[in-house]
Amino acid sequence: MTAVEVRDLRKSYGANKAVDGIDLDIAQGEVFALLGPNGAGKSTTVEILEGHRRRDSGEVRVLGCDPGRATREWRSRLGIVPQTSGDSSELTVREMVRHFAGYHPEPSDPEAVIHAVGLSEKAGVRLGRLSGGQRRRVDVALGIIGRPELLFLDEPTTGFDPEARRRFWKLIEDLSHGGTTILLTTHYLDEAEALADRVAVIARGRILEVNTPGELGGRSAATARVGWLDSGSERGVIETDTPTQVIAELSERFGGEIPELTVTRPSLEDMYLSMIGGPA
Ligand SMILES: Nc1ncnc2c1ncn2[C@@H]1O[C@H](COP(=O)(O)OP(=O)(O)OP(=O)(O)O)[C@@H](O)[C@H]1O
Repeated sequence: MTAVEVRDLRKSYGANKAVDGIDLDIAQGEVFALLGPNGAGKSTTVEILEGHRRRDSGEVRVLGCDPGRATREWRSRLGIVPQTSGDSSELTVREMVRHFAGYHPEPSDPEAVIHAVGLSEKAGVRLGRLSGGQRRRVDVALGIIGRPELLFLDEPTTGFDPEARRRFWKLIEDLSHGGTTILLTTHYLDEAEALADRVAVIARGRILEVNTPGELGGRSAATARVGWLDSGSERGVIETDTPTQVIAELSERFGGEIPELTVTRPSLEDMYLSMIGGPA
């Protein structure tokens, strides 16, 4: 089943075409990432899908319903982690998560969710006393407490330390294995690569390509760079479509191990930057 279906979506702010004819199909259970530079139209698109912003035109179906005619029952099937976190509050982490659990018909256990986002030790601390990254983890907890069928994550790991990001990735993997559909926007290409089944690159309100992270921009077929330490301290580099053969030849030349051998292909970030016309 399709969780999200979008046809020719358009939204302008005055003369600014923020979303300029977008088509999207996201399957149930898929992790899908929207990538694009600042101002590309990602948040506008996501907010329309969440029912938080009106579209000018186009067809949109989210979990079978038009978000422009959202009902309470439909909203309770979504989880939302918006780009900016809510106000600081006098409530503690535990009180806040329990409070949000009360909005949902079948919430998860608040303690389990607090543990899953790595805040067990801070459960009794007021939100205003948390660091930025800890506050962001509360946002994630509030997004998943209702066991959503579809989870929207708008730049979820901004401010996370590396350990918290890895923990978050594991949480997303677990949710995905449990059947949750996830729509993620992120500026971290390693995050998209680690989590997403497919990514869409958006620029100036249009989709440039939808593909798997490994295939984006013809990445899997891109030329490889074989590097090694040559005699003395010179580094040798060969660009080739047949790296295995090059390595076999080098190995013969060195009589076994090739010093400081590396084989690289363009990263997802390289592909992304060349698509949006950024630094090569
Ligand atoms: N409420 C608004 N009123 C007027 N213009 C807006 C509004 N919200 C967004 N825009 C404009 O629409 C365009 C798309 O913005 P949007 O927030 O969707 O981009 P984004 O891809 O999410 O960017 P970022 O990566 O910075 O979050 C931008 O040019 C922005 O200035």
